[in-house]
Amino acid sequence: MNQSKEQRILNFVLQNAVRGDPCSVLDTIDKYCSQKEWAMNVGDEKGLILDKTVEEVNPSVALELGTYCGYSAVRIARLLKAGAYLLTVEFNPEFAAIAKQMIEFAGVQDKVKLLEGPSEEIIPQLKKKYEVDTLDFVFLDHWKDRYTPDTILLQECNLLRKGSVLLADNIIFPGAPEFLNYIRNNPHFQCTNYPSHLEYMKVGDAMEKAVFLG
Ligand SMILES: O=C(NCCCCc1cc2ccncc2s1)c1cc(-c2ccc(F)cc2)cc(O)c1O
Ligand SMILES: [Mg+2]
Repeated sequence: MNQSKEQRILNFVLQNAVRGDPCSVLDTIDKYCSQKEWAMNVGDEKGLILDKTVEEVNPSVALELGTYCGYSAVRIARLLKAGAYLLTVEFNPEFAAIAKQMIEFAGVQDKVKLLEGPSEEIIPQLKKKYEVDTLDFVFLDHWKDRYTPDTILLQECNLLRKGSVLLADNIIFPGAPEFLNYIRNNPHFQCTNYPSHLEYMKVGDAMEKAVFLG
């Protein structure tokens, strides 16, 4: 049975990156996906916007929706302070298995909890089953038509507090027009747009930051 693209990305990391060095894992994935096979990691350019936002928020508890191969989970976890952690949600079991190995190779496994399942099932479990009080930071990078319903669900489950920061990928490409309309017209959120490019391509993309005002 020939390998998946995601398995090829992981193997390239296992053979070329430095175990326990998150930056070398990120650089190696970016090298593979820009030179050999494109993949939907947030990438190096939008990754810098993610880095700056995580450093600014300095979250104790972070949530990521859409783990994929674990690139952004490693990217976020490497910046977390002692005792802080990231919950990352992936519904595709193959992707989750790859991400688990990627996260462990990078050495950030103690800061990352990988949850398998659809976001609409996991989000309502965060308080009781995963002992979350509120979320300081949420990275939305899953199905673009789930950004709005899941943002509503986070509010309904009282998982956001005044100052919680949402950062959404792919605002332009593939695009999340319904989310953009929802969040920019919602008086409970203060939005900022960060123009960039689609990972590894010259195509325009953007990220949207939305601060919950309570
Ligand atoms: O679909 C994208 N990302 C979501 C994958 C869906 C994974 C999910 C995770 C999860 C967890 C929990 N519940 C439900 C779900 S669904 C995505 C696609 C492109 C792209 C860009 C140009 C193309 F030509 C083709 C694709 C670029 C990106 O940066 C992306 O993030
Ligand atoms: Mg994305």
